[in-house]
Amino acid sequence: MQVHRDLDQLPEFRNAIITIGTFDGVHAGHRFIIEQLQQAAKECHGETVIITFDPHPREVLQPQSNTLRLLTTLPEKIALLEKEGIDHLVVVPFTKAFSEMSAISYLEDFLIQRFRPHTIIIGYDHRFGHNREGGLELLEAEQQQYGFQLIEIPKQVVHDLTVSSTKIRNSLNEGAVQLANELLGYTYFLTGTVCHGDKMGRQLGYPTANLQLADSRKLIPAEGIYAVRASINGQAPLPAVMSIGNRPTFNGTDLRLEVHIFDFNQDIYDQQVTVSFVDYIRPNRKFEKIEELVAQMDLDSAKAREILG
Ligand SMILES: Cc1cc2nc3c(=O)[nH]c(=O)nc-3n(C[C@H](O)[C@H](O)[C@H](O)COP(=O)(O)O)c2cc1C
Ligand SMILES: Nc1ncnc2c1ncn2[C@@H]1O[C@H](COP(=O)(O)OP(=O)(O)O)[C@@H](O)[C@H]1O
Repeated sequence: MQVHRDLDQLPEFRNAIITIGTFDGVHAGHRFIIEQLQQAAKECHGETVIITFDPHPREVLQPQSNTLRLLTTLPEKIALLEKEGIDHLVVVPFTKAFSEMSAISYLEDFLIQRFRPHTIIIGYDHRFGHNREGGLELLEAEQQQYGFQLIEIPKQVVHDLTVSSTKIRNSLNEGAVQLANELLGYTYFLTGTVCHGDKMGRQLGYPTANLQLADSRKLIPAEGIYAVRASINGQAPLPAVMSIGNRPTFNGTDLRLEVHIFDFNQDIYDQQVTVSFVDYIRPNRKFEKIEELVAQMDLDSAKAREILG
């Protein structure tokens, strides 16, 4: 897959089959659209092109409501789309100026001129251009003049996609990772750099690698204890147990992402660790005695081992 970030450096596409969207999560619903792209491309020996925006339009247009949480960071999205076999991903740097382009200019100067689309696959309610003034009706009106085929994604499919994205976010926010994973079609994961904690873990017999996320917009699942698989620098995943929380037993205040890898004893500070969430075990608790916490960690580990098989 070729990734393009400079609109002035785009190649000449061969029978481009294009679609536009955020594709956050690249979940099972998105893969339905991707299949349509690939089918259309096959029929005309064309190339599949996904146009996406970074940052997310909402971040640029409503910077004050900073509530957006991503299922996938841009590098994660790129990796997932690559796996799907997409030919081109165009990451449009979304700016205020870009958002102020009129709908007709967006269509003619951006979509038509830059992509010369053979086919545009678009949601029935897709809006574009300044104040979202353009839509399917404008595409339909210009279709003949520019000779592109228009494939409309019907209301039901768009609705299902939105419901699915919302369900995945809500499930992760509630710790229901199994449901989220089912809807994603893969195991939800996040990647962080191992940083220093309070050096308490080793004393408890449970060294835990503290993860620092590269992108603060990444959605962190609900606080609690999870059975996970941890991959260090992209190596084979290892069974592990994870705690997300502020360590109430120690009156901690900040949210920590900590992973204890089973049967493992290496210094992995500054390494990249990717954690995949397999199942939720329990919520975080405040323990009166440290021994009680350790006894509970023993139970959590046994449970996680059992889940991970
Ligand atoms: C399996 C597991 C379960 C945990 N459960 C709790 C908990 O219920 N309550 C709590 O306060 N901390 C919990 N923790 C977090 C520990 O308090 C934390 O890992 C420990 O303080 C070590 O922190 P450090 O890495 O900063 O030294 C848990 C950690 C693990 C690995
Ligand atoms: N089984 C393990 N799982 C996770 N980290 C481990 C493990 N064994 C050794 N380590 C190392 O120990 C560190 C965690 O020890 P800990 O005492 O909890 O220190 P910190 O508070 O800095 O996280 C990790 O960052 C890693 O470098």
